[in-house]
Amino acid sequence: MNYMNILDKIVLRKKEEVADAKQLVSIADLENSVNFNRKPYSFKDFLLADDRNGIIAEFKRRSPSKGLINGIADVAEVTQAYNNAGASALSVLTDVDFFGGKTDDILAARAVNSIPVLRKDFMIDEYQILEAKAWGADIILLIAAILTPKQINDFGKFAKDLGLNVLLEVHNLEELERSICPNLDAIGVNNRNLADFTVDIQTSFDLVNKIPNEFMKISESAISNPETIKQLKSAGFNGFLIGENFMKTENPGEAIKAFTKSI
Ligand SMILES: O=P(O)(O)OC[C@@H](O)[C@@H](O)c1c[nH]c2ccccc12
Repeated sequence: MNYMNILDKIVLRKKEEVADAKQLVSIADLENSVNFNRKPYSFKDFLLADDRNGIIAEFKRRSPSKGLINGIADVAEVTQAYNNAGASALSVLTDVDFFGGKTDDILAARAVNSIPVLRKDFMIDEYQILEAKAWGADIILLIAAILTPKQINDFGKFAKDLGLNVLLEVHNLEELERSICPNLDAIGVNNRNLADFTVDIQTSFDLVNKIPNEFMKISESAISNPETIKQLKSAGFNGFLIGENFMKTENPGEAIKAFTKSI
């Protein structure tokens, strides 16, 4: 079969990217970097904090579904504005080829913020988890659609042993049921189907009660209306991952400020 969906393409390229990175930076180098021994923030504490609003605000320059979203925004400036607006955490895309990320983006966000930072990427190798720790991230993402249950369990354990928080992303009930394991802190329902880019916020409402209450519950993608946050909250969600709605504007910091006034 010739047809390959975008997720397959991303993973194929990711394997090359990780192989190249391993050539350039050894595991010993990662373990010796300044941020490696810092104690990550608790994702849960910041999601539940009274003075934080549950938003996980994302820095995203481009995406395969939307193309260029913002080519000029500065990562330190925007993440600080997100933080000042009361975001519970920051999500920083580090995928280079499909999302326009730079590995330095995590370092830059880390240097100027004292709230959790999520390394947003397609994790397929323990090496990437060590990178996340070395760059100063607090949370890693595991995407059920590209990992076996065993990989999710093993990567989750590896990350938790490093003190990192683990966010599992699912898109349907089958992924949720097969992927759930104890080595997770939060479960995110992606309203966007990464294989074909269709979005439907109903996915979150359909799955929220299937997520065991021991995990933080996050709704991800396609959120553009403060009313939606209220509905997701009353349905049981603790966190709301929002990128494009802020990044597509000229001033993402102002956009989040205006948005949070009405939630
Ligand atoms: O820009 P949006 O529609 O607000 O979505 C943010 C975030 O949920 C989305 O970027 C995302 C969710 N899961 C991912 C996995 C990889 C890359 C990106 C993503």
